[in-house]
Amino acid sequence: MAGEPFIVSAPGKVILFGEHAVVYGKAAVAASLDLRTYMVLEPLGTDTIELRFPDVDLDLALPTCDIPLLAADGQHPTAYEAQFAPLLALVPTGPPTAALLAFLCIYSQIAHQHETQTTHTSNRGFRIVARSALPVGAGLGSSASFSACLATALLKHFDFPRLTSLGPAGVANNEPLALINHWAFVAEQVTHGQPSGIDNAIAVYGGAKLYRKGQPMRDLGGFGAQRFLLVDTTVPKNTKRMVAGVADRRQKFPLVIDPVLDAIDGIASDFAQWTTAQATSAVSSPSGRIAELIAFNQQLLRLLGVSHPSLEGICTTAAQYGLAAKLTGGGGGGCALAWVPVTTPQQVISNVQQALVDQGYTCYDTGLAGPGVQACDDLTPLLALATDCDGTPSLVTATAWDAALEQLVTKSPDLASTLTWSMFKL
Ligand SMILES: Nc1ncnc2c1ncn2[C@@H]1O[C@H](COP(=O)(O)OP(=O)(O)OP(=O)(O)O)[C@@H](O)[C@H]1O
Ligand SMILES: C[C@@](O)(CCO)CC(=O)[O-]
Repeated sequence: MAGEPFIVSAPGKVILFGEHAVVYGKAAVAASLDLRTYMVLEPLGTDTIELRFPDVDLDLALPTCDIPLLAADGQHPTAYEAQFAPLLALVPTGPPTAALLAFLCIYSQIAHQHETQTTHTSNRGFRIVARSALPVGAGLGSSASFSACLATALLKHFDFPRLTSLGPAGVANNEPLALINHWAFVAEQVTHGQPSGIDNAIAVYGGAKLYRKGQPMRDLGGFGAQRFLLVDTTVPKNTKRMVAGVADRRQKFPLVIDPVLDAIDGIASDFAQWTTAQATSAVSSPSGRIAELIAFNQQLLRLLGVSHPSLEGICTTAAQYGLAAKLTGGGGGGCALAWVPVTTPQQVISNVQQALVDQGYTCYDTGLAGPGVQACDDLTPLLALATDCDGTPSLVTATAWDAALEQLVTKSPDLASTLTWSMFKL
């Protein structure tokens, strides 16, 4: 088991085309964001697990003996809720409960596996501190990046390469990212019920991808050069409820909704085809085409019942400045994206941003298609930030990690770049 603190990080995501339809096996296009969640795991040498997730107001210490360990049996996390009920009752319902259940589900199964293969079972306590540069609950994949960090940190802590059967059948131990993705998906199920797996796949693998459930992802290399304005309505949304709403509508009107889902598949596939052709210089820039595809997709999402007046308002404002926009993620609130063609003058971008801010929205202008999960064992630069509130350098207090991560997320990526990240490897 690892003895030194380490940090892991994972990106959020933006879905360009195909949200909701992807749940039904349709194609979707998504990319990682430069906004990331960061998580420090510090072994404590005691039998206590401390969880500090300030973004969701969770600060909890649990004796390891209070956490039941469970054999991995592939069940949906809701099947374990009853066993964890006494622990879940310790925190307020909502985001803190969801974050705690995500942790408990994967910790209990990974630690169980570890215990069956080692004689050393005492002093396995640790502290986990997480902070995210992503807005939580806004449609930019904060839950997936949090889930990917949890999975990576726990597998790394429990020395997963030496364990034999941590993943589902068919996932070999020499595929660390597949293993991380498996557990990130389990954690994701806590928040999203029956997710398609696109959010956690992007958080784990990074890049820009054409995703279809159950199939290998296709890399969309040229996508990283695209520019989007991400606009947070700040209207709270609930992706699980939105997904359930689409399922209800589809059950009631299958002859209407199934063709809508097929049309969305067509939009994602058309974009992927043109992007690939453009990358091989077979066609000139399809900028008009992308704008049309974005407008089509938004109309179809409206038909699925997942838009919101604030999202429609953003689309209207963007259109006034000549930009195509659509909701991104679960909808019903959360975020919209406006696609910014490379030829757009900076003044237009500034003007549309200002107009949106004036309407009370928050804009994120962030890079795309960066790396997926990363890990770093040399925390010297982070430790330099890890000072107590009174400025005393400290390696071990939780508040010091809070402070260091706070700086990392608010001043990222400058500070993040001083850490020597590596894509997670055995
Ligand atoms: N920094 C964090 N610390 C702890 N928990 C987090 C953090 N970020 C996300 N979560 C977990 O993820 C949940 C938010 O997931 P939700 O699906 O509502 O939003 P999202 O992932 O930002 O949006 P979407 O899934 O639509 O892209 C929180 O309630 C919490 O359980
Ligand atoms: C709405 C949805 O398509 C995307 C959420 O980011 C749900 C999913 O794919 O799991």
